[in-house]
Amino acid sequence: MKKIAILTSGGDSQGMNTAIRAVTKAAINKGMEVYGIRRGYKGMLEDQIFPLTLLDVSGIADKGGTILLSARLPEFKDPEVRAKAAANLKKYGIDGLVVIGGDGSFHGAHYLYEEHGIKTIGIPGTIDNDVAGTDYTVGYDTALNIILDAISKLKDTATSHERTYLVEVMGRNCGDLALYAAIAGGASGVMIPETESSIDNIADVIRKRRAEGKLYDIIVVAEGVGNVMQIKDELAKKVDTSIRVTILGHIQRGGAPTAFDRILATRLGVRAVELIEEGKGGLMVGIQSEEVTTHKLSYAWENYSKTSASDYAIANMLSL
Ligand SMILES: Nc1ncnc2c1ncn2[C@@H]1O[C@H](COP(=O)(O)OP(=O)(O)O)[C@@H](O)[C@H]1O
Ligand SMILES: O=P(O)(O)OC[C@H]1O[C@](O)(COP(=O)(O)O)[C@@H](O)[C@@H]1O
Ligand SMILES: [Mg+2]
Repeated sequence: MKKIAILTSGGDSQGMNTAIRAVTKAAINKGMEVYGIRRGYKGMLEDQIFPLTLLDVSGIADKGGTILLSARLPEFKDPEVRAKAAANLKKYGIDGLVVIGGDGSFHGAHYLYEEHGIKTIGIPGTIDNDVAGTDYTVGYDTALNIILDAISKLKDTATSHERTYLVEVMGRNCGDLALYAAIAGGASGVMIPETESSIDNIADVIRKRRAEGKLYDIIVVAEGVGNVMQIKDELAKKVDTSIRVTILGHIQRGGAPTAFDRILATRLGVRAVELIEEGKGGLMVGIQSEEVTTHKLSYAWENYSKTSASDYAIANMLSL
């Protein structure tokens, strides 16, 4: 009988629980024995490994966070640390490992396969959408919708006080959350790390908007661009509107996953189990043009080059 384990690693994202449920149910359905690992690679190293049952994953498809808990273990970059963690899995006779996490977690899964032959399959789970080989990561859609809800609320108060709001959103070095929140939220400007932004341009747009009689401005700033307070100070030198900063922070990582994220997590979870059943490892699953696809884990970072130049142009064109 095949034995597989599941862990969640890095920043949690909405839909991780949905993926855990899908993997567990699919694997049990195929006659596999399933183990959960608490606290990501840290728990793998510290032997926090336990049998996962159908009851454990019952009723969690709509819950944010991760029942397996998540952690970051920088020491996992050390091959000796990985060897100790891999030995723990082998102790239980576990040969397949589903890693739900982002680009960092996929590095760890890649090395476990290359160095120790553990059949790792990565499911992209991060709000950042910074993984190549998938159009969307699990959690991104939910985080995007949280940002849109926040922008709507900020528009109300911004209008009442005729203010300019700088809204900082997460994403590490990826501007997807900011760019698509700006487009869907009808923002007056966006700053992303992939494209050089000019405060002068933003100031220009604000002045034009005000000249047209518009009463508010919402500028979405990706965290990867830099310090939003400094951006505020620079902007304040160029416009005479009252400026406020809202940093959305970890609110973006919580709450119930959207239908999109639940369906995505479920499809990817089931495919991950099928791949292990086929004896495959060192792979990631993703969604590309509506189809579930597989790539080598290293594809996730080696091919990462989301430029989104045309969508950036659209966001700017509609900012006035
Ligand atoms: N280069 C690497 N080699 C091995 N393990 C890594 C590497 N980078 C990250 N990891 C592991 O993956 C964990 C999660 O990575 P992180 O970048 O924080 O989140 P995410 O997986 O969501 O991108 C790290 O704490 C570490 O344990
Ligand atoms: O939760 P922390 O440690 O404050 O980390 C915040 C970071 O985690 C994220 O929410 C998710 O990033 P990862 O998926 O790479 O862990 C980033 O958007 C953000 O920069
Ligand atoms: Mg990441």
